[in-house]
Amino acid sequence: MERNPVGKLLLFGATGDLAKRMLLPSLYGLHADGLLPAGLTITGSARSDLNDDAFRDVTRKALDEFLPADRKDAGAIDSFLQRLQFQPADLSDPNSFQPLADKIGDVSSGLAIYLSTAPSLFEPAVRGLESVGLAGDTVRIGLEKPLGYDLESSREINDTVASAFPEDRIFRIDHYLGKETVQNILALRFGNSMFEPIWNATGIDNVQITIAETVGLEDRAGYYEGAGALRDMVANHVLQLVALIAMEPPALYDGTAIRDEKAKVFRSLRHMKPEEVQGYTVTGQYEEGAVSGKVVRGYDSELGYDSDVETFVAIKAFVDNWRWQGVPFYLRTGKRMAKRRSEIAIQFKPVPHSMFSGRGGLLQPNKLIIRLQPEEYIQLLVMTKEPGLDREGIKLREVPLNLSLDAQFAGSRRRIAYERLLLDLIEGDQTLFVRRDEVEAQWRWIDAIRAGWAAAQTKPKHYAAGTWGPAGAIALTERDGVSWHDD
Ligand SMILES: NC(=O)C1=CN([C@@H]2O[C@H](COP(=O)(O)OP(=O)(O)OC[C@H]3O[C@@H](n4cnc5c(N)ncnc54)[C@H](OP(=O)(O)O)[C@@H]3O)[C@@H](O)[C@H]2O)C=CC1
Ligand SMILES: O=C1O[C@H](COP(=O)(O)O)[C@@H](O)[C@H](O)[C@H]1O
Repeated sequence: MERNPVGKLLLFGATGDLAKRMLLPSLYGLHADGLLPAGLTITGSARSDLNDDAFRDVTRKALDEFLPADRKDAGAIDSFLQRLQFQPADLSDPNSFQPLADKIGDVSSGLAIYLSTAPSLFEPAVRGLESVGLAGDTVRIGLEKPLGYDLESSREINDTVASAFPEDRIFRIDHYLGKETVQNILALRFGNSMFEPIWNATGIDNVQITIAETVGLEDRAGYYEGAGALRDMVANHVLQLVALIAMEPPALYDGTAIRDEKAKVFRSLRHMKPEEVQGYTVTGQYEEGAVSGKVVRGYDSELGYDSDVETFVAIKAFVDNWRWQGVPFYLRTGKRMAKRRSEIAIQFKPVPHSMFSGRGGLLQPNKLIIRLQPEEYIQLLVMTKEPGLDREGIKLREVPLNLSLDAQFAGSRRRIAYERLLLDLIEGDQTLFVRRDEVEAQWRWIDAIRAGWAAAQTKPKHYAAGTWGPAGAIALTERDGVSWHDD
């Protein structure tokens, strides 16, 4: 695809947690590797009354705190800071925008805007930008999640942004799409011929997707209480993984072809009727327990009041199309779980007849494990014969065929997902950004689940921090004769 880099970047929320931990270190990483356009200037903005030098100090501290030691290069940091300037602006105050436009100056070389702020500020931001000429043909806009909290609110956000920016200049961020191993799903599926013939309901028994975190609330109570695990993680990251696993082969590696296929998957997700939701979903909330040997408080205790917000959710989902008819997609995500792990486990159908029955122990169905983090690997679990003379019968054992991406690509640096996404925003490549129809189809499916919970007045079951969630999550798969891939 033709790349069309902008000459200026405007970062709203530049003093926030995400900017300090991810966005500024990512921009620095691109700068240090010579990947940013030579003259690109970066204007930070927030309400804080900082001048350029004070913002450079804030950034220097953030880089010091959040960059790995081997990435800190004093010369590169100094030259990166020279790209930065700052303009205070309250997005809810229409008078803030003219000084901002004055500070940024001419945008004919192109401007990329990144809104790393609460979505309630998207509307005044768009209106204000438009009023001072910062929404014209040379300007593109990146939006951080959450893109609403249900279909209606996401439509409102999308309508507002669409009133000033056409879809081909809107970049909706889902940082999972910036992860190397997530992009590797496309390479694995469509760069190899061996999987496609069995990548369907004939060859696959079930798909399991787990995003387990060991962290808890992390000072984000205000946001998380209005979200919960379903909206925080499933509505975006988990469903994007479902789409990459379930999608039909796109004709081209480009934004339109890939997003067309993902959108078809979202539209094919089977909507749950309110009375079905109890049987297909399990919710949980962590209470006191031990994570990695350390005792941690429960969610209510962290909050300081009793809450019914779920910090864990497990779902049995179906993609209703020819390829996936009858194949359950078991999805789960939670905070304060036993281990940090993002993983996709694809369990193939068992052999139709075992010639080893009664002699070699149980045959395990083959599994393909795609570990996204913290390690990065792809494993195919296959049955093999144990060495020996087999005088008491042949013995089989499940062993992994192992592709360690960490080891194979040991020489190449693992980038923060935001490095890739920021570079694509700056260069105008939408492939790894989420299109409006995807977001709205995702919310439609999520809303049906929430309607079922509301109708049944569902309350999350407690689980001890440091476990794999409430017992019901295990029952969700076990009653189909399936076990979560948990080792
Ligand atoms: N932190 C994370 O790990 C993740 C965050 N996100 C999302 O990214 C966005 C930013 O998150 P995060 O950095 O954590 O939030 P923070 O609360 O840490 O930062 C918010 C930023 O917005 C600025 N801000 C707040 N109100 C206004 C206003 N009225 N006008 C202009 N600027 C304003 C704040 O600066 P000031 O107070 O000086 O105005 C600050 O720079 C949120 O939508 C969040 O949901 C998404 C994924 C992960
Ligand atoms: O978007 C979010 O993602 C993080 C998890 O991201 P990861 O890259 O560390 O897997 C999650 O902690 C947060 O609650 C959510 O808003």
